[in-house]
Amino acid sequence: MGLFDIFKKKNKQNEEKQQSNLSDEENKSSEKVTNDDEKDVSTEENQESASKSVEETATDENKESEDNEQHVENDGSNSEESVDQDESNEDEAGETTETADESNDDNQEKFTKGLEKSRSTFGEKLNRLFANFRSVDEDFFEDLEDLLIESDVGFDMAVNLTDQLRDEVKLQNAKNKDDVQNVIIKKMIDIYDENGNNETTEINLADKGPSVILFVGVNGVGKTTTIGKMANMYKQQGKKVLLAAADTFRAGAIQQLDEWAKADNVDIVKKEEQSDPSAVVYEAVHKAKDEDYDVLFVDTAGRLQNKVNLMNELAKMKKVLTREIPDAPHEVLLVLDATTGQNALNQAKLFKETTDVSGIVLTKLDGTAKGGIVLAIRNELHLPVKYVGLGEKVTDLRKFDANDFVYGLFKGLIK
Ligand SMILES: Nc1nc2c(ncn2[C@@H]2O[C@H](COP(=O)(O)OP(=O)(O)OP(=O)(O)O)[C@@H](O)[C@H]2O)c(=O)[nH]1
Repeated sequence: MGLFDIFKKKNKQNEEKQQSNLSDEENKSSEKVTNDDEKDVSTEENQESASKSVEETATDENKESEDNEQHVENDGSNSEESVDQDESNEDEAGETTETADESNDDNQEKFTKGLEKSRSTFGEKLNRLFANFRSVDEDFFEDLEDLLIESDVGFDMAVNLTDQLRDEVKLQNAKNKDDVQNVIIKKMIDIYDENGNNETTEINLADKGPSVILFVGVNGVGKTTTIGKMANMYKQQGKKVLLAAADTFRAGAIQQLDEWAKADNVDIVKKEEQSDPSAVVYEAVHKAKDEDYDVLFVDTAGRLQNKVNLMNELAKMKKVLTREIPDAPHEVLLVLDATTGQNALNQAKLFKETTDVSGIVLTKLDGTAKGGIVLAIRNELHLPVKYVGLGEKVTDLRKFDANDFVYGLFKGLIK
């Protein structure tokens, strides 16, 4: 099943769920007379939402998620991201499937929330485009191309997509707004799907001995935070984790990693500021081998000011690593800040030329309207996004899930 079919299925399931929640609420309110005005308003809003425009739908979603947040706060349930109570009531019957369902729901909810801003911004742009819609002519396609470029899906993708849409719209004889909008979104999902074939989001771990994961990326993108979150994840899985503070360029970076090591209760190798990063790596890889660590995370300083220096520094680290562990590093994860949009894409191109990047961690996807960057990374760089940062908390690092991502980005935009 292609991504678009999965998307449609999820959309339908969620609509049905929402519908059944609504009728539950209606039943409840007809059983007992309630003075709860807020509930009435939210029911009305939900009923209306089906026929509302994209912009209004996005606003409704915001309200809906605010409602959910309030709900969580009020009923004091254990998990901050717990789905609303009606859903958990529904699942009470089967405990085994419940856990899996809940974690799927939780992941989907997390992506949906994290991509709220991207989705509503894209929705608003589509809305604006269609506000002046008269017919599918050349002007329309030019405006659409501009919209896509503005949405950070990448220049190539924007041009490619517009070209394909010209044919597709003709082929499907789409004339009215809703048909054209559906064709646009379906095509975006299809192109994204095609480009992602054979991608794996699994972190490559060593068959035997310590796995070495090198983190690269410019300052401030969230490298240290990602290492902290990922180290915690592996520690929770019962792995013996070691951190190497090889970003010796900035004293703050060493201290920050040290704080994460303490919080995660994992070990760290660090030296004083300005010491040779390769010396830190040397010590760390020896320790990892001698003391049977499972995973070694290496934090590096990604100074892009000088490409040759960066290349030399990373090459030196690799040499030190492979002397001890021939197939290390097992992963080179490039950390990119989603809020920087096209800039992140340019950084990625540079790092790709400099070192063998094996995957991407895209941070700060929450609170940015630039979620479309994931499409650009997939289409232009052909590098797998392996993890995404959807917040600052330790639990906010999520394995990238293309289904949940696509659903989070386009939910409510299919007519
Ligand atoms: N909202 C949000 N903030 C994040 C995320 N990931 C990291 N941050 C924040 O981004 C800021 C920079 O993160 P760092 O981990 O210090 O970045 P860095 O790449 O290690 O930077 P240097 O240490 O300067 O090299 C911090 O305030 C983090 O809390 C995320 O997924 N979402």
